[in-house]
Amino acid sequence: MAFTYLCSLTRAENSMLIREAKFITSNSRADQCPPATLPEYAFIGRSNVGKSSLINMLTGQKGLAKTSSSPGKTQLINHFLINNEWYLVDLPGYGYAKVSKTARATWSKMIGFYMRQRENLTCVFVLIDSRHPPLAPDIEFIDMLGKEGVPFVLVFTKADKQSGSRTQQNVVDYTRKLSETWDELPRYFITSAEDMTGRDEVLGFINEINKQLAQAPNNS
Ligand SMILES: Nc1nc2c(ncn2[C@@H]2O[C@H](COP(=O)(O)OP(=O)(O)OP(=O)(O)O)[C@@H](O)[C@H]2O)c(=O)[nH]1
Ligand SMILES: [Mg+2]
Repeated sequence: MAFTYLCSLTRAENSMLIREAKFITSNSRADQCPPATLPEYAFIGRSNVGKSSLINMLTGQKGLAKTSSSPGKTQLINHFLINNEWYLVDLPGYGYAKVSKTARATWSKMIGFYMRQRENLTCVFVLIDSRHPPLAPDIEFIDMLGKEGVPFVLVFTKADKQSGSRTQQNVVDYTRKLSETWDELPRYFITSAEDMTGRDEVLGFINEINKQLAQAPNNS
């Protein structure tokens, strides 16, 4: 898999990127999602890693996706339509011990179907808490995406909670761990929903892919 997307936008251009963000649907099945006609970017990761908060930070709307300090807040597949042009998708978390076994099994099945069946899924953002060393549920999930051929990038969240050097060390540890099984490492971003670190980079990345898709020959 190649991760060759470029980010060439300036800060001013990026700040114009989200003119409108609105909630569309919540549902438990990939086949009940909105029509698969627009590029779609999904946020996944362990419960409480900051998926919903990152969506709010990117869109600049604090209450758009529901957040909580307790893991297990997001329980369905949530679609948000951006500028009437593309979707952001908030998903339930995986692998958190404080979430019941039954809920974890249900969500895991739902997420698996969604990842495999959603034909307009353009890129998955796998969120990882930047404070933690490599964790088995994250590595297993990343390996699953690789095996299924789902394009993804990594996002190291909550960078405001520790020093930059500590975050960098954990990024290095993760990439080392992934290089045990991956020839090519995925692109990664470092973010904070608190101080908006990484907003321009993530939005620039999405914008660049959307531009490439719009210019693709079969997209007239
Ligand atoms: N300091 C800090 N706190 C954050 C950040 N992102 C999220 N949080 C906090 O972490 C907690 C979980 O955030 P959510 O966005 O609800 O996490 P989630 O991954 O959507 O969680 P589930 O829906 O339960 O899977 C909340 O208390 C947030 O305020 C961040 O970048 N910095
Ligand atoms: Mg959530």
